[in-house]
Amino acid sequence: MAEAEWTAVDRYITDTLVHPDPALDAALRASEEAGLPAISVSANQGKLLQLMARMQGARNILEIGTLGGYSTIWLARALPRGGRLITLESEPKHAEVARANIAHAGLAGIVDLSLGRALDTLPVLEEEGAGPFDFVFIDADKPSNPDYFAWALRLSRPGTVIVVDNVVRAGAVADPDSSDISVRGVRELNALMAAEPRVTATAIQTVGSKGYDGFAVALVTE
Ligand SMILES: C[S@@+](CC[C@H](N)C(=O)[O-])C[C@H]1O[C@@H](n2cnc3c(N)ncnc32)[C@H](O)[C@@H]1O
Ligand SMILES: [Mg+2]
Repeated sequence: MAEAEWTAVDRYITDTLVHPDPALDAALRASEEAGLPAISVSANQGKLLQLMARMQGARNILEIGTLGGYSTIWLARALPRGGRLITLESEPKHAEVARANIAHAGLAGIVDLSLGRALDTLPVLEEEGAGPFDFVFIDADKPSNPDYFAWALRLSRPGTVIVVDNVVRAGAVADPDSSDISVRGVRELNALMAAEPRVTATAIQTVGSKGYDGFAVALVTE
């Protein structure tokens, strides 16, 4: 029952405040038709990411976990002229669908999709001199969250915003004895953020069409 209500409210919010974007709708349709899992951010969450990137004045964005490029398109649409977004994806099929969706959205010229396991491609990015990034969105395999956070920090500057998705996991994050490797990844991430003197962070619980979850936000301060 609660889920139906959360979904109805998400629909109301989206219908009221999130203007339809044919390219984003087409990206969701193409992802579904290609059999990709329906685990992208929701429309109102995508818009929140876009607003955060705009509020921050981001010109250079890193995304870890592309899927079909839905959040990628939201974030790339936040960029000013000359801005760039690099997104990392390990599944060739996801990357193929995402590339087509990004091109269809007219963003192929500003988005680079790097295919491979992020922990392999991040060092390459660093070697190539990518970054510092103004905004980092972490939304890939959750057990690697601590490593992704460490990489985000490494590729950051004072003022960088790091957002990590799916950090509440239907409430399981509060269980210190959880054996779920994703929950453990999130708890380890939170411990790292808490202990890291170079960032200040919080996390927010959310409900909606994607269930009960949440996101963490960290600001790099030095
Ligand atoms: C939750 S989905 C991303 C959703 C997307 N950010 C959105 O909201 O539209 C997670 C993605 O991370 C990818 N992934 C999983 N492990 C990865 C890894 N080691 N390196 C890069 N991508 C990975 C998965 O294949 C999947 O496409
Ligand atoms: Mg997510």
